[in-house]
Order: sequence, then structure tokens, then C-alpha cells
Amino acid sequence: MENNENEKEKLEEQKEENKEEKLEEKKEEKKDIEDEEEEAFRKKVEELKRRNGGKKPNISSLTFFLAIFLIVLSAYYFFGNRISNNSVKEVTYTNFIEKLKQGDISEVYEKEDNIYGKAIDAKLEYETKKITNRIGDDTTIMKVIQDKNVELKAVNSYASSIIVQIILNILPMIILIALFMFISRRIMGGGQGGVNPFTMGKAKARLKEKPNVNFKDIAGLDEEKKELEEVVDFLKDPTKFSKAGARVPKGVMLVGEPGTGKTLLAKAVAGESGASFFNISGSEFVEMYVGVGASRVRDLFDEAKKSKPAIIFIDEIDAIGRKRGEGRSGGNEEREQTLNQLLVEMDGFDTDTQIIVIAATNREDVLDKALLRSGRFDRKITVSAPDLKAREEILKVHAKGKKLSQDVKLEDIAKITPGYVGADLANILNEAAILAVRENREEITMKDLDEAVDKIGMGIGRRGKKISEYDLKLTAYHEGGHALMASLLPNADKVHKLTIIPRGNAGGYMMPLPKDEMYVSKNKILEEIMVSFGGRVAEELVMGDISTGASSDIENATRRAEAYVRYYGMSSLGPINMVDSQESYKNIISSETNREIDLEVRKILKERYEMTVELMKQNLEALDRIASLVRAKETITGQEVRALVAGKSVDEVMNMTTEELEEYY
Ligand SMILES: Nc1ncnc2c1ncn2[C@@H]1O[C@H](COP(=O)(O)OP(=O)(O)OP(=O)(O)O)[C@@H](O)[C@H]1O
Ligand SMILES: [Zn+2]
Repeated sequence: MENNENEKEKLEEQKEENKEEKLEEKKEEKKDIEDEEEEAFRKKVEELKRRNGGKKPNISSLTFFLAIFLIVLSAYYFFGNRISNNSVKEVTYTNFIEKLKQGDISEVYEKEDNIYGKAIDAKLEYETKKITNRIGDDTTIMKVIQDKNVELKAVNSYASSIIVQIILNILPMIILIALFMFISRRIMGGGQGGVNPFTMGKAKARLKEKPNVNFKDIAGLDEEKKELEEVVDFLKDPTKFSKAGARVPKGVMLVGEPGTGKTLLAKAVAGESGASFFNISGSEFVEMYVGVGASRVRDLFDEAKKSKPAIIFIDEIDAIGRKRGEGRSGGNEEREQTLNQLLVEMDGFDTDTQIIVIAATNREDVLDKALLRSGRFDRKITVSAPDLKAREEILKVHAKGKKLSQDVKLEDIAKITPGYVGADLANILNEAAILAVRENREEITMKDLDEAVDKIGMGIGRRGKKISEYDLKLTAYHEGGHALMASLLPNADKVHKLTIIPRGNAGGYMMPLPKDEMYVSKNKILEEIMVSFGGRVAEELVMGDISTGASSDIENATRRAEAYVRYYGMSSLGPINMVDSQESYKNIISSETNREIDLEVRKILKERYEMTVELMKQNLEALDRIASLVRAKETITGQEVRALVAGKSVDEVMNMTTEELEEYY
């Protein structure tokens, strides 16, 4: 099979499409972005508030330098006045000598460039410029002084004036530095305690900590913890890895919505392995001055190497890890340099480096592919929103140390909070505690918790909305329809996971496990079209009505069918490339051919839709079982789906052990 560049790309694309969850995401992404941006903004504000701890923005450094300035100024006047608090009259040198000769001056002293002479009546001082360096070198004036027996003060205010002068000379510098620091704080957005201009390239040492979080402090997230265990092993005993010739982990990418516990997981890896924990946010690198990001990365890694084993946790990696040559204008070059430096550092790791970089993001789509290449962040762990059971456990974790009244059933709170993440659940308990305290009660009641759910729910927008019974059923059947098709059709990608926990604007999703294959077969394309249609068909057969929830499924199916005809030349129109692109055959595609393509695409889609209806009608019971299990558990695995499709009942599957389920891998 010939495999030119383009085709490879197409195949890649196809593969990626498969990987993508097949639900409504595409269409709704636009809406999502708005939601996300709002969410991001809200988070930023909260973050700022949190960092400042309610204090006013830090302007103490400015006041500090202002104070110094005032002290210096008053000191100057103090000394200055003590030296000459009489009125001074400037005279010419000859005039001064004249006055001396006439005996008008009783006392002479020098200060800086001048000679001063106190008038006899002590009311006036004469001032004139010195013509020599020291008054003693001036033979003319010395002779007159000796002749007239005028008192010459050898020690004068010269010393103090040096201090004043030094201060005066460095004062502008001090003021400049103060201003610089003040502005730098402004640039940093008031957070992080500002930057010292002399060490601004340095990673802050205070970022290092030894967290006392362990895996057992994290509720749910079992799969995620299991995957991280390997990293813990490595940090504890790297020799085990090198001896076994196993590839050493370098970077782990945690992908998941805000508040799902990514930071917590990273800390727990440190806690479990006893490694030092360096925490920095990607946005901190780019909010810095130009040219500093890369050197900060270098310093951070140097720091970490000194206290190995260590974990470097980079939150919001997307801030530096965006696709290169893309993204918002300004600061791009800076970001790219920072990213390059990060890659360079990671490429330089070997077995005894004993550093693991854990990065977190909720925008995997914008990440530069280079980051995910092998030897860098090649372990990707999706941190998902908690399901029913996990939510109850998280609630329990955060209920520790709080008094709950007898009537409280955390299980019931878990039931009404699908879509809430760990941070939301922690907030619910805090809020409930506040409500109780406000009414002078010691115990949190169910009513407090209910109220807290409403309040937090309002704050988190869509995620916190209660979902109607009808919508839950619709989602369960829709996703169940995808999963059923994926399990029945031999060439389609297997189901990895099925969930009705809302994410973004999607009510739920079916996550396939893409096969590792070089080429996509004709049958696979056709079957994947049926998997896409599975959602819509299930709605039609079970609910008797169809919804807008299938829009992206339909788009997906259409795209596949079109590629099948136009690009892969698999249809009855034959192996002709009819891709609509600038350099291709396009110019000679006649309008008749276009019409033919159109008809062919429609025919394929119609056929496949009807086949999906037929196949699903024969397996409606399996569909019911899938829908009811996913309703009960919110998230179910591919194994569970396949056990149900194989004829096991919902109860049987619920009671299966992990080993028993392995059979349905
Ligand atoms: N599985 C969990 N078990 C217990 N508590 C959790 C869990 N997940 C989240 N939390 C709570 O939510 C808080 C926020 O979680 P964390 O900061 O780890 O989320 P995150 O995914 O890193 O979010 P962000 O993307 O905003 O940084 C934690 O401090 C913890 O109190
Ligand atoms: Zn769907």
C-alpha cells in the first residue's frame, strides 16, 4: 500500500478523530469557550483574592523607600543647618582676602569647595571659592590668617558632608530601584510577593516543600493513583528501573478540569515517595519580564537537582506549552523560549537525575505536540470528574473534623451533585459549616448541606445545574447506544469508558479505546459511522423522539463518509482522489462529479443509519441494561459494557470482581 505524506496525515487525523470523544463536543466547543473563559476569569479573581489573603495590594516597599528618602532629606538639612545657620554672603576671593585683612572675619573654615569666614559680629558668614584643594595649600590666605591671628578651624564638617554626599549620590539610584520594584509588583498582578530585581531570574526557593499528602488522603481517583504508583516507585528506587532496563519516567501530564485534584495527586506522589515538591504555575513563567522565563526554568531545575529526589509540578502548563507559532499575540517568543528550555532540561535527564516533572492542564487541545513526545510528558493521565461513589468518598474526606448531625446522609448529597468536582465538594462542606456557625449551631444539618449545594451550584454555573430525569435517561440511552454499537461491531474501536457525568456542555460521553493500527480499513470506517449513529438511533427507538444532542455525531459520520468517497476512493465511484484542495485534482472535478459524490455520501449515510436501527432493534435489551447500569453508577468501564452485551444482568455485573471483569477486556 502506498503511503504518501498526505495519506499519513489523513490517517493521523482519522485516528485522532477516533480518540476524541464522540459526543456533541465540536459544536458546543464555541459555547464552551465562553463558559470556559468566564470560568477562567472567575478563577483568576479568586486566585488573586486567595493569594493576597484579603490584604491590600502590597505597597509597603514604596512606603519604605519613601521613608528612607524623607530621613535622608531631613538629615541633610539638619547637618547643613548646623554647619551654617547664619545667613551666608557670597563674595569674591579678593574681597574675602580684603575682609580678612581688614579684620572683619574672626574665624575661617573650609567646607567642600568653599571657604567660609565668620564675621566679627557673628551675624554673617562670607563664602568664597577655594583656589587650592585644601586651604592650607593657599599661601596667600594662610599668610593673612596668621598675620591677623584669625582662628582657623582645621576640622570642619567635611566628614559629615561626605556622608551626605554619598547619600545624595546613591539616593536617585535607591529611588529608581524602589520604583522598579513597585512596578514589577504591578506586572506580577499583585501576587507572589513581588520580584527582587537582582534575583528575578531565580526560581523562588519558597516554592519547595515537603507535602504531607498521601494517596489515602485522596478520595476516589483510583485509576489515576494506580498509574502514578510507578512514578512513586521510580523516585523511591531508581536503580530498580535501570537494572530492569525499563524506560525511566520523566514527565507526567495530568489532564482534567479545574478542581479535580491534579495538584493534590502531584503532592501525594511527593508525599508517598518523600521527594521534594517544587510548585510553579506556567503562567508565572510568562508573566515575567522578557527573557526571564528560560532562565527561571534553568534555575528551577538546578534547584531541584540539588534536592533530589524531586518533583517539579507545573500547573497550567498550557500557558507555556501552547502550540508553537500559534496563540495570542505578544509574548510568543518569550513563551517559546521558555518551552524550549523546559524541553531541553527534560531531554537532559538520565536515570540518576531522579526528577519527575508533573504538569497539569485543562486545555489539552492547545498543547504543543512536542511536549507529549516520548521521553517528555509521555505519560498522560486523564483526571476525571468523580462519579457517585467517589463523590461520596470526597465528601467524607472533607467532613472529617466537622460535626455532622444524625440526619446527614452524604450519600444523598453525592447523588444530587453529578458534575461537581473535588474542589466543589470541599466547598460544599465549608459552606455548610459556615451556615451552621451563623446560626450558632455546632452540628451541620442536612438542610445546611442542601443550601450549600444550591449556593455552590450557582457559583459554578452549568456544571452545578440539576439535570432533569428526562435528560438523564436520554443521556444514558444515547451514550449507551454508542457503546452498544462499539461492542457489537468487530472493527470499531472498543469502549473504554462510558459516563453520564456532564462535562462542558456535553451531557456525557463514550470514550473509545483506539486501536494501535497503521491503516484504517474500509469496514472500520463504515462501522465507526454506525457507532456515531448509535446515539441518535437509541434516542429514536427508546425515547420516541430525537434531540439536538447528536449534532456532532452526525457531523462526525458525515465527515467519515465524505473521506471514504473523496479521499480514500473506497466507494462505488472508484479510487479517484477528489479532495477539495488547492493542489489536487479538484480543478477537474466537474459539477456532475460533485453531484455524484454528494449522492454517494448520502447513500452511505442512509444505509448505515438503517443498519444501525436494525442492529439496535435486535439488541434492545442489552441497551436497556447498559443504560440502567450507567444510570446507577454514572461511569462504567468497557468491560462492564461488554459483560452486559454478552448477556449478564445488571446485578451480576454490579457484583463482579475485578478479576471476573478482566474476562471481558
Ligand atoms: N479526590 C479528592 N479527594 C479529596 N479532596 C479533593 C479531591 N479532589 C479535589 N479535592 C479538593 O479540592 C481542592 C482542589 O484540588 P486541586 O487543587 O488538586 O485541583 P486541581 O485539579 O489541581 O485544580 P486546578 O486545575 O484549579 O489547579 C483540593 O485541595 C482538595 O481539597
Ligand atoms: Zn453521541
